[in-house]
Amino acid sequence: MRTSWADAVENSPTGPPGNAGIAALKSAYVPPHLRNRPPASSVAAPPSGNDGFENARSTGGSQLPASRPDYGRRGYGGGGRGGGGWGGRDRVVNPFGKDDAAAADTEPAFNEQENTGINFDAYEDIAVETSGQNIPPPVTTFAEIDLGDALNLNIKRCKYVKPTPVQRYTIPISLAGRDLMACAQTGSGKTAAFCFPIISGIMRGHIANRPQGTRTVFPLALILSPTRELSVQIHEEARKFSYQTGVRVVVTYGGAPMHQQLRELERGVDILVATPGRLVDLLERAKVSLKMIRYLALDEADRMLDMGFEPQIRKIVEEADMPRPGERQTMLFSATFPKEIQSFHSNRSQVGRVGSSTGLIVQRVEYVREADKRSHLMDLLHAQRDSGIQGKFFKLVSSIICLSFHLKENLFSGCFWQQALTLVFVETKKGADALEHWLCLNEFPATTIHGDRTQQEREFALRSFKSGRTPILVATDVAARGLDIPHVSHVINFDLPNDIDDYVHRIGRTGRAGKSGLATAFFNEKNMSMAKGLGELMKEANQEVPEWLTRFAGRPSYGGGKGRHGGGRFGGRDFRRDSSSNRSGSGHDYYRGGGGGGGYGNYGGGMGPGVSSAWD
Ligand SMILES: Nc1ncnc2c1ncn2[C@@H]1O[C@H](COP(=O)(O)OP(=O)(O)OP(=O)(O)O)[C@@H](O)[C@H]1O
Repeated sequence: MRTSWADAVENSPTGPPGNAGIAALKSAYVPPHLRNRPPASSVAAPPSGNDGFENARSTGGSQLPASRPDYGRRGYGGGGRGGGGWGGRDRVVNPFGKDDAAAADTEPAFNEQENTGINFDAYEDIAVETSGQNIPPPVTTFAEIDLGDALNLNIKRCKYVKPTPVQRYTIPISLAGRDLMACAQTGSGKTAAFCFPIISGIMRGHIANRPQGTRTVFPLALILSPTRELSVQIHEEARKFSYQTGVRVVVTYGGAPMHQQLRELERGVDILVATPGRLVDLLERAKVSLKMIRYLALDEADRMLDMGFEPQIRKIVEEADMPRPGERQTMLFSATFPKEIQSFHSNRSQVGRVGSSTGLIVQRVEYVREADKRSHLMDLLHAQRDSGIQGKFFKLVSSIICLSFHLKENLFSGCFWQQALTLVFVETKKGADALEHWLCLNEFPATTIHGDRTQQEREFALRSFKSGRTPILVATDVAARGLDIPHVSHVINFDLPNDIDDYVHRIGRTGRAGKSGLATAFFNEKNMSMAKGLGELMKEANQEVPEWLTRFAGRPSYGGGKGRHGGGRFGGRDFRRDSSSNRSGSGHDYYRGGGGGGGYGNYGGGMGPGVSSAWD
């Protein structure tokens, strides 16, 4: 339903709001308590498959150019694999802009390409540790890895010049068929790190024919993620990486109509991206079988393995028909791994360690009483506006590219500047609605994302935020993990979380892919349990720790740090190595890779409950 302020903006012919636009639209604002009424006009539900997303984009007001179908040329039409989306019966939509795809065909080798903006220097000094037996060595370029021509071409189309550290280390490990637990900082390219080996493996693998003549589908790879939006994002990324490889990716998640997702599945699926709840539903209806799974990837693995998701993950991994560990490859990825998970996997896994790039995120913590939070936020936003961090627009591309786009596509004039975005985290869904309302009343265009909004509303809000039409997003933890939203320049923890790991993920929505960002936290007595963890984290990241925070942290009753994992750390300090002297370098991130094993029995043991109510 398009009922929020953001929705009104999106429907406005005036485009991105300046203050005048805001005034004109103010009357259209519908306060949260009046939402959930039947919509004036129905909006097409978001479809789940490859083509469907293109349609959704063109009807849903996305800023992306509506690319036209480009029927797969390579990798299709051969048939032969049976049962899972092979055989040329699928129409493949080009997930890249037409120009990108065409350009890539004539582009030079990786090392001759221009760097497209990621600050790789930020990663150069990172110390890396790995452990385990016979770990395949890391690579320094994509050209060194034999991922296959079609995938290599897509990597170029994505303008990835060289692998990020997590990719350098984990891709060779995964390609060697090893199980892996990888911990790397937010925004460092983990999605590609697990997608590339899966796509490459399916492209090249000798996979037994899948059962025919049944309406059950048999994916070869399963990627699980904790939120719908993250699943959608992974699907979009995986679609780009698998374009014209013959590998078909489908997403399924709750809150969207089942029948559309089923239709997509029935058209064939090699890689299934899913949220656990919807997948369990599909398994129970026998629409999906996991019998042929060769790759299992858990994004935000620590979240997926905590108490909140444990019953569903157990059903999927242990109780369904998925091959046992050793017969499938398991990959766990996150920016944080609490020590319970580290110790559970300690026998089988290797750990790599990569230094933190949180230096890219300037962290500030300010003492703000509950009653003063709104006015303090207002001060920050006004200061931002005055200093031009928000309110001005950031240029997206070089003027030369701008010019060529202008020549080709007048439609895009005005889209070359992207407003800097601010993400404000609050504790509760009600709090999110209230703050959004208040911000809008104060002429700061805002929208919300939280678990009480319909899926359509959530997706709409996210699009509106991403496009810069609504440059402030008030969110609960549902937006804390994984979302890769370009141009988020400021993350404000209006309410701090109760868990330092959640803080790490939240601030990781800025400062991504080598870019810099700012994170501000409002701290008061309510957050005492975070004092120690926050201080330590900031110190680790070479941030200035206020004296008063150190004093709070020093108080014995508050110093423990309340966390659902009992002390999980950013970058996953290698818990197993705490007692050894084998740590080198000053990095803060770790990888874990390992051969064989990877079983899930008892994985949840020892973790506290503490699942935020804000989650799905
Ligand atoms: N090799 C690369 N070169 C350039 N950009 C890259 C490369 N790999 C990934 N990226 C870009 O970096 C950004 C962050 O990647 P991604 O979302 O996978 O991070 P992440 O590590 O999964 O973050 P999080 O921990 O928040 O989930 C994306 O925009 C992605 O396209």
